[in-house]
Amino acid sequence: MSSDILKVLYSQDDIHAITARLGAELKHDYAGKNPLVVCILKGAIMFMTDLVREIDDYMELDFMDVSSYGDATESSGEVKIIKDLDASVKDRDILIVEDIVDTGRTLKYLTDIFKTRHAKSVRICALMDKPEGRVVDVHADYVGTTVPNEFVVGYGLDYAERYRNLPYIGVLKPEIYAAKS
Ligand SMILES: O=P(O)(O)OC[C@H]1O[C@H](OP(=O)(O)OP(=O)(O)O)[C@H](O)[C@@H]1O
Ligand code: HPA
Ligand SMILES: [Mg+2]
Repeated sequence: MSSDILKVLYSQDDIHAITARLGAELKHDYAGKNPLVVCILKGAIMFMTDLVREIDDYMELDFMDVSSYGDATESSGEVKIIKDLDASVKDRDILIVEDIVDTGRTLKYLTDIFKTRHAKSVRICALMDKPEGRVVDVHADYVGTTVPNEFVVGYGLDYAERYRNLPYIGVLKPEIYAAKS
């Protein structure tokens, strides 16, 4: 499986340095707030579990499963809720944890929903921001790193449901896409 990778963009050490930096910032900004930290499945699973272990303070965790990519590298444009939150967001400080902001559609959809549900505040923490992919106007309050306009996989991110279990983030060899089409 790792032989399908053309280049590694972020190693395990790089990712750890990012989660440690973001964790320190969030610990400071959310002190005393008991935020509801919302992991957006499936892509953000690895990032969320590493990030929250860098924050020594009270918080609640919840999970929402939304999807818009299916097996493709291009967003379908339609965001679907597959699993909603268990907790109520009303009057809570919500921290959305995402793996990547690409077109921005997923996060626009989620922030709009949480505001309609009367969250007290909604902020976004994204491991990666891909500004060149943006179709709708969304910005993440906390960003791990900015990535070039390439399809990235690993550390939770998939191509056709594969590669989520790679411990690093990289770019696939072109022949992997060719084999699928
Ligand atoms: O900014 P966008 O263009 O909306 O793209 C970002 C979203 O797309 C991916 O999820 P996907 O819908 O593929 O589901 P998954 O997390 O289960 O892989 C990724 O995990 C983000 O949630
Ligand atoms: N990789 C994997 N999933 C994604 C990406 C990406 O670059 N952008 C949006 N979803
Ligand atoms: Mg995906």
